Amino acid sequence: MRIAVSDLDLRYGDLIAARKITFDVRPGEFVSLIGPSGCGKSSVLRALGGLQPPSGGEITIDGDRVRGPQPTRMAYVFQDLALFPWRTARRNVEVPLELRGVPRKQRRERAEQLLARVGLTDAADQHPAQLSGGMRQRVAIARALACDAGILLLDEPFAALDEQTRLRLGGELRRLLEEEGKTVVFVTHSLQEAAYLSDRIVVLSPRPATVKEVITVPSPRPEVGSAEFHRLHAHLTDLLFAAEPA
Ligand SMILES: Nc1ncnc2c1ncn2[C@@H]1O[C@H](COP(=O)(O)OP(=O)(O)OP(=O)(O)O)[C@@H](O)[C@H]1O
Repeated sequence: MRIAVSDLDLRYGDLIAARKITFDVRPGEFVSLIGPSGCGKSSVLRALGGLQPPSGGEITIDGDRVRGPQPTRMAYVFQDLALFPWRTARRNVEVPLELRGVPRKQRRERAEQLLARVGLTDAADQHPAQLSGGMRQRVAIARALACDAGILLLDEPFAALDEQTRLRLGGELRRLLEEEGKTVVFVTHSLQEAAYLSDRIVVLSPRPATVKEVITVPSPRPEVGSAEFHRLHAHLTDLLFAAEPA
């Protein structure tokens, strides 16, 4: 599914969170939004998900204007995951299936399949409190996949993890989503993560967010530690930390 954001303005009362944001996401693409803390990344993502009405401009998905949440087209993974603590991993993954009225037996089978996809077969009957941060992350991803939506909106899903685990889980997630043919918009403030995972990176300015540059990552994506990866990382650093024009 193709997402087109054009001249998007976002406001909270007098506060301008984003101004004239324009970018697109092609079907099957993994696009990251990066920018300084508080610049408006999550606000843009919420607008994509129909949770934040634009004050100007528009967002379309396959040509249809986004006017509210579209659970059959888009699934989210938020920073705080919002797993239900009283449900096991499997029962958490079953939530979107329950909401769609999928019968119990199919629900269970599909949830088990998805948990296997994220390497959690043995943890299906554990509750979130019994799982590590990385495992909880995987449950949230399996639950998002259970929505069967073509688009995944990910808001700093690995923020609570150490850098090494982030990169490892990120790489696994990326392969999984590629296999599932998902279109992904990923908010992060980790340049490493953006450089490692994305097809393209939308670099935002300090608030109000404006698009500073859209970077196309070379294909095949450079390996962490390679000279090309360092070049890309340095370019992102320059863009993010360059002095703003007066
Ligand atoms: N519901 C809201 N009401 C009022 N102001 C808000 C609301 N949500 C966000 N803001 C403000 O909008 C601006 C952008 O916030 P947003 O969360 O989109 O930034 P961000 O780039 O995702 O931040 P971070 O990287 O720290 O998570 C901030 O100044 C924030 O205080």
